[in-house]
Amino acid sequence: MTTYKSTQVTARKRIVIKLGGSTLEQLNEQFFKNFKALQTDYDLVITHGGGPAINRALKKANIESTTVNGLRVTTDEMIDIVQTTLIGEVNPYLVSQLTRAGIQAIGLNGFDAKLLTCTHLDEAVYGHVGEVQTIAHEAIEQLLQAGFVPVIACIGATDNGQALNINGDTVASEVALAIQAESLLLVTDVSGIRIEDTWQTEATKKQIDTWIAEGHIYGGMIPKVQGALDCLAAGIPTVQIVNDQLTGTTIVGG
Ligand SMILES: Nc1ncnc2c1ncn2[C@@H]1O[C@H](COP(=O)(O)OP(=O)(O)O)[C@@H](O)[C@H]1O
Ligand SMILES: CC(=O)N[C@@H](CCC(=O)OP(=O)(O)O)C(=O)O
Repeated sequence: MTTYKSTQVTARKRIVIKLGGSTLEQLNEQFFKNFKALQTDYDLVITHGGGPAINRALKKANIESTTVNGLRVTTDEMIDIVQTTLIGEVNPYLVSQLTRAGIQAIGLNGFDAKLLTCTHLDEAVYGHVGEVQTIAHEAIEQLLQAGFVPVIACIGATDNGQALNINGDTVASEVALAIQAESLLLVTDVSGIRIEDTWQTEATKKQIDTWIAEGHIYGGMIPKVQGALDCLAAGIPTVQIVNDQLTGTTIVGG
């Protein structure tokens, strides 16, 4: 987890909203209403994934992929497809949805203004998966001041221009920390964390660690809870895993 110096002196409070791939393909009118209501009091930054779109593109190319700890192992032949799908397809789709709803959205990815500078997380295990080293948070802050809603795709770049695949939840939590957000909302296709048929309204680190160890939290929920816990530990006041109506699980201390 990267640390950043405070630049937030007179700025409005900020919320980072991460839209999971499954959610962003079916945003409804109520979501945009909720979004605009939040804009009254907060500056909003969107980060997004695109797992389902990547899966479709890989299938079309007859490429099978595997995950380790909820992260897609991204081979040489896959990284171009991942990059093209997230930057060329998912990001403009989302920007256009937001724009049509009257939101002044601007699409970005890790290459723009050196937004997400990365190194390989562990090339032997994950291939071209990035670990965030720096975030150009000033660029995000300037766009917010100019009235834009930055919409950030989860593609990072190494210093020598290699694109790296980063999990969308990880980008969201890193961005939230970099801009010292008041709140991080991880919007997904379920109403937060469910354990043995019970939706959890709150969850602590201790509970989450147990649930992961026992296999109640698995797959794509793992980077979500890990990012959420990192943000909470680093002082982001509110961290939630929610559905598209923004209700779900609040991650709490203890
Ligand atoms: N304990 C859990 N509670 C709820 N969902 C879970 C849990 N463990 C794993 N999941 C899975 O995590 C998924 C959300 O992660 P993911 O598919 O990566 O979403 P997104 O595309 O929004 O990032 C859920 O749809 C569910 O299948
Ligand atoms: C490294 C890694 O796992 N990257 C993700 C990036 C997309 C993502 O995170 O999409 P969701 O938000 O829909 O899960 C992937 O390749 O699927």
